[in-house]
Parts: sequence; C-alpha cells; structure tokens
Amino acid sequence: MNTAATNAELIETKEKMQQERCSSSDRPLDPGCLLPQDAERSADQPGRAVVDFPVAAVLPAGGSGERMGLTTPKQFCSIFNRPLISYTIQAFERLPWIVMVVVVVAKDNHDLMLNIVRKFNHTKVKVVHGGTTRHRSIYNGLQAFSDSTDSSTPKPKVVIIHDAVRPFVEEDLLLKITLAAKEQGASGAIRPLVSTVIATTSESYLDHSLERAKYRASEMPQGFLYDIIFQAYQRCSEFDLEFGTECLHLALQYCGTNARLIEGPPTLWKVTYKRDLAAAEAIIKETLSVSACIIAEAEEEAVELAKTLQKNLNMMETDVIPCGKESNVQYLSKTRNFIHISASASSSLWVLEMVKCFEDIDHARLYPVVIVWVQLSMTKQSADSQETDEFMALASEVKQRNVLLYGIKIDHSKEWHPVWSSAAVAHLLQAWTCCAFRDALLHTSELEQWQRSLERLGQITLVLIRDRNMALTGQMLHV
Ligand SMILES: Nc1ccn([C@@H]2O[C@H](COP(=O)(O)OP(=O)(O)OP(=O)(O)O)[C@@H](O)[C@H]2O)c(=O)n1
Ligand SMILES: O=C(CO)[C@H](O)[C@H](O)COP(=O)(O)O
Repeated sequence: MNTAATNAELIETKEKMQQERCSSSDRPLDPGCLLPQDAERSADQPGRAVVDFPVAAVLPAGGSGERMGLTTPKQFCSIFNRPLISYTIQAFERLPWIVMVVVVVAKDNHDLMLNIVRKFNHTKVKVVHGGTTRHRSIYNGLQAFSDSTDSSTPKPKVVIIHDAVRPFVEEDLLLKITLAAKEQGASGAIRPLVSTVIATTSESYLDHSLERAKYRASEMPQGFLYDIIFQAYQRCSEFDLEFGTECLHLALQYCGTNARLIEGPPTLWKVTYKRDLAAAEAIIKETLSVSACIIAEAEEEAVELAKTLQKNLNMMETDVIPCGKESNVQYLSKTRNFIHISASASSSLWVLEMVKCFEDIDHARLYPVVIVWVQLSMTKQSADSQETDEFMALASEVKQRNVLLYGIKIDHSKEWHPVWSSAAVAHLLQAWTCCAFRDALLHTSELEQWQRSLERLGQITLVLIRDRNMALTGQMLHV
C-alpha cells in the first residue's frame, strides 16, 4: 500500500464488514455464512425483521468426545488455531437477533472456555457448568435463564438448542427454526437417512427393518418456546435425563407439543469421529478460498502479470486492483486472500501496512488471512540469503497476527533460456548465419518457458490460498 489508510476509511470499512456479516450478501466472510446450498434461498424465506422477540441459544459442550478418541474433548480441538466451539459460538453471535449464547461446559473446562471467550472476543456468551449426560447439560443451560435475580440472563421467548460440535449453521435455518418454534412451540432440523435403520434381536439377528423413506435423522438446531422446553425438563424422568437423546421427544411427551420439522443442509452434521474434524477443516478452507484480491504495483509488467494471473485463477472470484489506499482498504472487507504483485525487491512495508489495516478492522481474529507476495524478477539473480532471512522474519512476525505470508518469485529476465545459453550452444548459435531464424527460435523457447511459469504461478498461488499451510509461511518459492 502506498499510503496508510486513514482512520475514517478504516472505520467505514469495519462498519461495512459488520453490515455484510449481518446481511444476506452472497459472499459473506465467515465459513458457515457461505455454503453453496444457501445461495439458493427459497422464496418463502422469512425476513430478518420479523424476529422482534428475545431469542437465546444453549450450546451443550460438556461432553468428553469418547468416539473421537482424543484426550482433548472434540469441541476444544482446533482448526486454524481456533477451537471448534468458537466457530459454533460465532455462528450464533454474529446474528443481531440472538441476544445471548449460553455455553455449557464441564466444570474442569470452565477456565479453558473463559480463555476462549476472551481470546476470540465473544461478547454474548455466558458459561455454565454441565452435567453427566447431554440432557442434564442442556437442562443446566436452560436453568441459567430461570434465575430471576440474575439480570444478565433474562428469560428468552424462544431458545435454540444446538450441539457445540455442529459448527456450520446458517442464518436462514436458524430463522426458520426460531419462527416455527414461536408459532408451534417446538421445531427441529431433520435430514434424510443415509442408511436404513434396522432392529436387531439380542442374538444379533435381524428383527425387522424400517422403511427408510418414512424416517428422518433428527439433527440440530432445535427451537422451543422457552417455557415449554423448561417445563418438559422439569417434568421428565431420571431415566430420560440419563438415557434420552431427543429434546423434541421431551416437549412432546411432557408438554404435548408436536415439533414442526424443517429439512436442513448436509453441513449440519455432528463432528463425532476424527475424520469429521478433517471434513470440518475442508469446509472452512473451501469457504475461505472462494475469492481473492490481486493488487498490482504500478509497473507495467506487474499490471500485465496481474491480469494473466487473474485468468489462470479462474476457479476463484478475483478482482485486480492497483496498489493504493482506497482500493486496498475497500477490498479488505471482501476477501481474506491477497496477492500482491511487484517488480521491486521488497514489499515488507506494504505487508506491514496491510497487517495494520487487518488489525484495525479485526480482519484476522477469526480466520487466517493469506498474503501471497509475487515478485517479478527482471534479472536472473536468485534471492540472496539476507533477502530470504528478512522475508522469513517478516512472515513469522505477521503469523503472530494470524496472517500467513508466502512468497513466489517468477523470473522474467530477457536472457535466453538456460538450455540455450550454455557455452557450447551459444558458440554454435554465433556461427549461425540466418539470424532471423535463430531469433525466432530463441524467442519461441522463451515464450514457452514464460507460459509454463505463468501456469505454475497460478497453480501454486491457488494451492497456497486453499491450503493455508502454517508451516509453509515465509517460504520464497520459485517458478
Ligand atoms: N454430558 C454431556 C455430554 C454431551 N454434551 C454435549 O452434547 C453435544 C452432542 O453430544 P455428543 O456428540 O455425543 O458429544 P460427546 O458426548 O462429547 O461425544 P461421545 O458420545 O463420543 O463421548 C456435544 O456438544 C457435547 O459436548 C454435553 O453438553 N454434556
Ligand atoms: O441429533 C440429535 C437429536 O436430538 C442429538 O444431537 C443427538 O441425539 C445427540 O446424541 P448423542 O449425544 O448420543 O450423540
């Protein structure tokens, strides 16, 4: 960036980002906000304005994640240095119409949870202690609202219950669940069954099988009028609290409330096994890499390279903009991937200024931001060790602030291709009499080489952005 952005511009950008986060824009910032199926919004989508009553959420996070088989409970496992539970909290907290998020954790994890809340600046969270089963934990979470002496947790009209280990939940669905819960008393998300459900005998023989098309998998989120679900938990049996797995069932059995069922997207699935963590990471990566901003320095070659790279990155939405304060700041709110193209040796000032802007608008708090610095080298010199060390040091400095910096050097020297410039071949070439033929041949070779370099540049840039590999930051790759 040539000139630092003014505070007013940054404040404006931050406000714009907040509006975009809260709006139904088609390219939101946060994974969870943008999943392909949500682009197809149904015509009967309820409007945001209709939520004119208090809505709170209870996220049970008091389990130990036995099926995951790790020592850390799955809700505290990290993706991009951020625990899963924080992604789920954010999915609720970002919605202005959700006033409070009660997170239920085991007593031993209380401090860990408070640290997460502090570190990721969650502002609507209240932490309460869980019980020995999921139902007991949910009940504890609901009780947080029943204490009339605690003004920090006023009783909501509708409460949404959602497992802490289901990080991808969209506003559309939360709205539908909330409105259906208000109208009907209870509502829940469902999915078609993947496998057929069968009943077995005690000797492990088939007893009978269910007609798959008639049944659905019960997922989360589920919504309830607070008074109904709280009453259901007060009335239910010890057996229910110990062995039950379905909140909708409690509302039906103990309050006579039939839940309205709403089909949700496949991304609602519950992180249960190790492979689910990898799947969650893949979804986050995919969502973070839908777009990029290519910023070209003023040199003619840099601008040309930017345009070519844009063509080669056709799997992503890209914009090419000149390096300058307005454009740079404006684009901060649109993507978390930046490709800076320059023909000069150092971009460290630009990188530091960008990182400062990210900090000012809190752009890298929740998700890592990628900067790929593409250096167009007009001479055939390879980077000296001081240059490499400086780049490494810069990358490790900005990594502390969740910015992943990678470098790619692309050689565009006017010298001949190495194969042709060997002494022997050069000698032969000098002997040529037909200069025009010789020049044409050399030129073709250079062009092919350049073409290959451009293709590799596109491929490597895409991989760096998609993979967001922490270990590769500070590397200066050569194409
Ligand atoms: N005593 C419990 C048990 C579960 N949960 C929460 O309920 C959600 C769904 O439960 P599940 O996937 O079964 O989580 P775990 O019980 O942790 O997993 P496992 O059954 O593999 O041990 C999770 O967010 C989990 O933390 C809870 O709050 N309190
Ligand atoms: O999908 C659900 C429907 O309410 C629950 O998340 C599920 O039943 C939780 O059960 P468990 O803790 O045994 O995995």
